[in-house]
Amino acid sequence: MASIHLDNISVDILVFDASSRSLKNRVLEAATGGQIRPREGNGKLSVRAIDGLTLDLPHGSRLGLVGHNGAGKSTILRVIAGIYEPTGGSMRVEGDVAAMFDIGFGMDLDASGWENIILRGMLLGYTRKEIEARSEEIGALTGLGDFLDMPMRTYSAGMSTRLAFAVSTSITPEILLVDEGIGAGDAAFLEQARQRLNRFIGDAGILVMASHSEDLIKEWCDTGLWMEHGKMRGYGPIDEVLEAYTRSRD
Ligand SMILES: Nc1ncnc2c1ncn2[C@@H]1O[C@H](COP(=O)(O)OP(=O)(O)OP(=O)(O)O)[C@@H](O)[C@H]1O
Repeated sequence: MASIHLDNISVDILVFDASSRSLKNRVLEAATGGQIRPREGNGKLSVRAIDGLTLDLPHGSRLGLVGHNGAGKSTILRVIAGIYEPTGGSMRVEGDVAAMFDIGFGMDLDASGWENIILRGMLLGYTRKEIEARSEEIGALTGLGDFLDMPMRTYSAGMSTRLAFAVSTSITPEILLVDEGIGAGDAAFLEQARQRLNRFIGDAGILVMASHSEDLIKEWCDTGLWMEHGKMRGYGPIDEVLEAYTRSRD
């Protein structure tokens, strides 16, 4: 059984060079979201992207993360995925995690679509034999036809998404993390993706999804977590959380 337990988690993201232009960008970015904290004496700044978050998600949870830009939604997903390590608090995540963001991660642009199906599959935990046995079926799902023989650098963004999506949804994860923006593609693909995602999500033990689309969140989540400046502002049945969040923006 999958479970996620976050106990008073904080995530500080260090911004290294206080004089650089990118710092200014980060500060501007952070102005709507996390809290900027100067580090003593060394000219370094850190952004508190998550501030003391406690969350218990048992098997069967369908959690939707809402909040304005920079509120901390993606950071929560990255912490659960093990990409960011919390700087405070403790956590326990039980179950295989599949992250439906950075879905192009692990792709080799010089390799063909077929080769990338194998690469990406192995990254997701398939053995070479297992992914080879399924690659034909996955290749058909991409709808890319002869393009699968071409190097991936010849693909458009939508084509790459099709490929990554087809491989990613061919596993059955215990914990599924979805960040919005996976919908790059044409209408027919989106419809196919929707059906596939429905099954994929239905089979997962726990779903955590971040989105600015209320419709998407309502369709797939029963519980909502409203983040603001890295802190929990609201938590509960999805309709109530969305209503409170919407009211706060009026
Ligand atoms: N790599 C990073 N370097 C510096 N700051 C970061 C980094 N990643 C996130 N942050 C900061 O952490 C805070 C939380 O960001 P996060 O991406 O989690 O927000 P979000 O709610 O997902 O926003 P959005 O809805 O815009 O995607 C923001 O203030 C952001 O500037």
